[in-house]
Amino acid sequence: MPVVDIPGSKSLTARALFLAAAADGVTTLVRPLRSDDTEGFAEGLTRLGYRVGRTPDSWQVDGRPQGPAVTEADVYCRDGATTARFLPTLAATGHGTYRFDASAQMRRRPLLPLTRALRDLGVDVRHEQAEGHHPLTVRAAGVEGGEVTLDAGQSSQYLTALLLLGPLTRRGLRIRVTDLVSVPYVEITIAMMRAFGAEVRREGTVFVVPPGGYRATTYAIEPDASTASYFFAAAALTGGEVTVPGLGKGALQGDLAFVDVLRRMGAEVDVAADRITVRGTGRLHGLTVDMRDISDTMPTLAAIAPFASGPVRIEDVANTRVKECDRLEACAENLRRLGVEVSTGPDWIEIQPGPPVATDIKTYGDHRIVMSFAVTGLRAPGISYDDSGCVRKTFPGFHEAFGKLRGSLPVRPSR
Ligand SMILES: O=C(O)C1=C[C@@H](OP(=O)(O)O)[C@@H](O)[C@H](O)C1
Ligand SMILES: C=C(OP(=O)(O)O)C(=O)O
Repeated sequence: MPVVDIPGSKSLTARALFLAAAADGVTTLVRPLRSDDTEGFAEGLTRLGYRVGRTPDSWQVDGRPQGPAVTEADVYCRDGATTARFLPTLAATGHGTYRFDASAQMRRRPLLPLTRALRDLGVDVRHEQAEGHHPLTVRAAGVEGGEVTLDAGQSSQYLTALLLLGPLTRRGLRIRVTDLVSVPYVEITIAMMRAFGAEVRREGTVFVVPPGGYRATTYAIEPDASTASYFFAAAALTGGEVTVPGLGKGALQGDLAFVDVLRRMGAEVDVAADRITVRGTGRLHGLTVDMRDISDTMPTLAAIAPFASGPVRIEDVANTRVKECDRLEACAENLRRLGVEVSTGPDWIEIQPGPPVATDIKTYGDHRIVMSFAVTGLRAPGISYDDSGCVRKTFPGFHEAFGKLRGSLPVRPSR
């Protein structure tokens, strides 16, 4: 009965770092995620003059409600979209000239709706090359606040960035949202802002954030629910059982709803107060599922789909095309390389049942492509990757942890 310790949530760690940096005192983050994304976020804060003290199990951040401690900085955001979208927004609260760049992968990912909203609020944001992409420079002089309209139909991270900014403005923010994906991530943002002493109100499509700043606190980071999806899927696929402690009924992360998908497919799922257990039953039904709220787990489902007894159709996931890669096409391409029949549309993918035959997976440097097809590999031994190291983005120890689990799972197939 394997118990798997999952590292901290990337999304919670990134938000906690922002909130701690903006708070009025010293914040302790307990069990933060240590991975390329979150180390990059912490390094970005350091570049902006914040003090971040790191020990293996906790990070301490000296908050500066007045913004960055330096008047000039050059920040490299690596592959992290939270870093690349939240840090320029934090920098706008200071006084100085701050330049942000990112990896080639992150440079391709959009942020124009956020740029436009910041400009509407009077922030001077200039893109050096393609409009709405990194590299960019923020010439900051604090943010007055007011009302702004935002299209967050491509990424909820634009809205999260503005919500986090709200309490740091002089007059507060009213954010009118015309479209929104990944809603549970906005709920995480609001819950965490409250934990740091701020208020957020929702009036229909308008999010109202009064001024008032953040209070420092001690904040414990939940294990990462998206990371847990590979281990839960492994149990469902093999007829094994996996328990993940630290994630249960009160957890903040929407991606935990992935276990409901596994339940619909035939797995047994037990959600307790502080742990979740998934048990494979030997059954794995096909289904049609809307994953708009939990699209980081789309590749996990796509990777086990060929083993289902009927087609698996995943809908409303257009924005997975602007993640680390075009995930709809990357999943389809790799499933085809595995000999599986797949079709895709603008915002959907449909996978037919059929036994995958091991191949070399084309990862596009996307951690989730590697971790997802590692689950397929439990029933199609011999899968390899053109870049297995890209798991460092969110889980540097993935291969070791998954290898350990593999050894303790039965080989009984589900179908
Ligand atoms: O706010 C966050 O922490 C995240 C929001 C989601 O992005 P989108 O809102 O772009 O879908 C998710 O895919 C990403 O991994 C993390
Ligand atoms: C999309 C992801 O990351 P981000 O947008 O935070 O770079 C992810 O982790 O799957």
